[in-house]
Amino acid sequence: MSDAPHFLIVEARFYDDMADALLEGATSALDEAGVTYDVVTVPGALEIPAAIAYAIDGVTEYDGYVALGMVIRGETYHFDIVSNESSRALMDLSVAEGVPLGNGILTVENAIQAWARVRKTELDKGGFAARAAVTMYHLKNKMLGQD
Ligand SMILES: Nc1c(NC[C@H](O)[C@H](O)[C@H](O)CO)[nH]c(=O)[nH]c1=O
Ligand SMILES: CC(=O)[C@@H](O)COP(=O)(O)O
Repeated sequence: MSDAPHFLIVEARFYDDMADALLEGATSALDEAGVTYDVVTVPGALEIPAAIAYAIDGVTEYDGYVALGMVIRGETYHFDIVSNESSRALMDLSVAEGVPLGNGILTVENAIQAWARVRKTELDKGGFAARAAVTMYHLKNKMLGQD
């Protein structure tokens, strides 16, 4: 039985190519941190918090979570709903459940902004979200006297 932390990555593949890039950044970061992981896919960013809530109550025990998604503004108010509600729900989960969680749901104005933030060679927001979750995992364990 491995003693390595085991995380769950929940990715929304609304934009497949961008999701690939975000996932590569996140998995590379977890590999470098010695963290094992499972990956599950949901239709869009709004479904990510529910998937994490299912996992928290599920049969597999996860030490941390990484949320990955891309929300690009369109013509309607839906951008605000998807952006604000997904991030709010993730914050509520991480605080209420005390789970290490990195939010890699990008909310951007256009594809140019999106691509500049998903690639490992640039801002690598997928990797940053994963590293944030790892950092919070170790901080939690330190505070609980388990690290
Ligand atoms: N427009 C984007 C969405 N919209 C879909 C929602 O996330 C959700 O799947 C739908 O409302 C059904 O519940 N999702 C993204 O991840 N990115 C977008 O740009
Ligand atoms: C973020 C969204 O929901 C967006 O892609 C939807 O586009 P629109 O507002 O033009 O329907």
